Amino acid sequence: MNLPHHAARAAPAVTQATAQGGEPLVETRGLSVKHGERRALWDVDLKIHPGEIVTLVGPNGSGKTTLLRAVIGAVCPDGGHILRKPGLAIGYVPQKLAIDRTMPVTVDRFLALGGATDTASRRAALDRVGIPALGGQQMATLSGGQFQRAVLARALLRRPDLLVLDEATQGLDQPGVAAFYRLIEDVRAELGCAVLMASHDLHVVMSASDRVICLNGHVCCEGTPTVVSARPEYRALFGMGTEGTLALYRHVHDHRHDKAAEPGAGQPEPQGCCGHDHGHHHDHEAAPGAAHETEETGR
Ligand SMILES: Nc1ncnc2c1ncn2[C@@H]1O[C@H](COP(=O)(O)OP(=O)(O)OP(=O)(O)O)[C@@H](O)[C@H]1O
Repeated sequence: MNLPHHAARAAPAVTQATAQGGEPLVETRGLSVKHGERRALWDVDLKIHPGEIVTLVGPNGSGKTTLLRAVIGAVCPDGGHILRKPGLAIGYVPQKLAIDRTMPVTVDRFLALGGATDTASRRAALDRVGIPALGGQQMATLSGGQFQRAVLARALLRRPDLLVLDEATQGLDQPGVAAFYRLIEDVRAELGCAVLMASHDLHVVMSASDRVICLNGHVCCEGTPTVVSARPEYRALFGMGTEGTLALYRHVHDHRHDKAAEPGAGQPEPQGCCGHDHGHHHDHEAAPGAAHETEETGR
């Protein structure tokens, strides 16, 4: 791939040990974010080290997008700190990218509009993400998977130290999801960038991440996929299906927490809960297409 500055970087053999070493690229300390009166995040401590793949998992409304947008600087903290390594380059693949379908924009033009003036680099980026022949095609005519690859190519052209992806595989079928995550792993291995992503694709996430952070307004638990998937907080959020299979469950509360001792007391709470021994019944509803995925935590 002919992405000049990255090409010069040695592809690191990222292991848990190396990934945890050195100065973090980004660190949040006691981060809290409010949307209006509603507290979306509180007390979030997070460190992203060079070369590691970190995945945020959590129910709908648990603050994943808010945290990612705070990390890239698109959302202002209401409390706490965000520290970024000086000169940090971030590539961002948003959850939804609205493109006016009536506006004719080729893939190549889309990349150029993102600031990539060099034709050879744009070609190399499309090559890297597996759509080398689509430069002249209209963005509006791309499939979901091709579209996300084009958006990824644009993010890579920023030569990121940190690639931030927000549910980038939404709308893709299972083979498309798996292929996209394989691509992310290849990109990380080749370019040496760290990856911070939010995802609902637990099956793939658990096999493709160095570290998983289980979020529900605050950090419920974190660690390697193997460690996190065994934690009661994680299981309270995502549940265990029959025969040891992992299912993505949506928590529906039929009770109120004792919020007196919690941050954000008196405010509407995110769906789901963790880190508390509730001793009550939850109504679980399997998310569409995600039920009974085989647990696969080994790397
Ligand atoms: N711009 C906004 N204005 C008001 N409230 C918002 C805004 N953005 C998010 N929220 C609220 O903040 C909370 C966290 O939202 P966020 O999108 O970060 O969660 P999420 O975990 O990414 O959800 P999902 O998995 O559904 O994408 C939700 O309750 C949401 O309704």
